[in-house]
Amino acid sequence: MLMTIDVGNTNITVGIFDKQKLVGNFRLTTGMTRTSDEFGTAIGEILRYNDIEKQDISDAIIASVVPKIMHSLTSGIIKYFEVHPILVEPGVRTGVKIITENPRQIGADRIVNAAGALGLYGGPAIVIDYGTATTYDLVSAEGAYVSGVIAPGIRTSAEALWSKTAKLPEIEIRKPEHILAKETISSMQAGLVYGQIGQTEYIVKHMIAESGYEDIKVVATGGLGNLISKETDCINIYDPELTLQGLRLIYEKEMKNRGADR
Ligand SMILES: Nc1ncnc2c1ncn2[C@@H]1O[C@H](COP(=O)(O)OP(=O)(O)OP(=O)(O)O)[C@@H](O)[C@H]1O
Ligand SMILES: CC(C)(CO)[C@@H](O)C(=O)NCCC(=O)O
Ligand SMILES: [K+]
Repeated sequence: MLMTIDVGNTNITVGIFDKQKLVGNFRLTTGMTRTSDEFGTAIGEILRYNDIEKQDISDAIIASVVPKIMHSLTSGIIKYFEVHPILVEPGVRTGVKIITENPRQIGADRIVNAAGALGLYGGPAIVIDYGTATTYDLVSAEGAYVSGVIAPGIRTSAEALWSKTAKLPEIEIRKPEHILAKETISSMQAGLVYGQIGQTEYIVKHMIAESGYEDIKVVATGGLGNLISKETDCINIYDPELTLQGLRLIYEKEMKNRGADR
């Protein structure tokens, strides 16, 4: 089985694939400092709890936007699973042609999302990832990564709100019953959720207008993407597996290429 790992700024998401099917999906907190042994055993533990033995893992691929944990993570995977993970970095043939000013600067997660959207749904597409940041990426009809928008994630905005103020409490992020809120918590929920819905609709509208595409798919992923997708017609597809599926597709492409190179 293939292990796919998406290292984000908040969560490390681990996917286990049996061929094209995602059979396991687990999360670790990114913020915690871990040694290679801690990574290896933590992931091994979670897998075992889900009846997956470490010998079942034959391959691994990692995309990370948090460089500082990569040494321990990859060492842990090598030591405990005895596989050498492929890292999504310049040189890996992702199938996505990047036509921005500085291709190396784009987060690996966004390239993986683009690969996932192209492989599963086809271009042109706008991919929205509601993570620590909310990212909007434009993929052309020809399969190129053209441009992207980066905004604060909903939870990031929420945390700024309650940590920068004396009287605003930490709250659950959900849509309040009414936008005409009558107490603090619902007022904050209204601002955060309606704000994100409005941002999504406005940014998508302008990206589509500037791109010139008349027919374009909008695909969303990420934890809070479900909440936002339900509230707006501008998102066509919500796919919580998009990043992990994108990693699988890149893995398959890369293995095919390596085979062809030999
Ligand atoms: N139902 C929920 N209620 C409140 N917060 C949530 C919920 N689901 C996800 N979140 C939070 O929303 C943020 C985005 O979630 P998601 O899991 O997609 O991204 P992430 O993997 O944490 O982001 P990254 O990939 O940047 O690490 C995270 O900070 C997560 O803790
Ligand atoms: C924007 C985030 C934080 C989203 O995870 C990540 O993709 C990242 O750190 N990117 C680097 C900058 C860029 O993508 O242009
Ligand atoms: K993640």
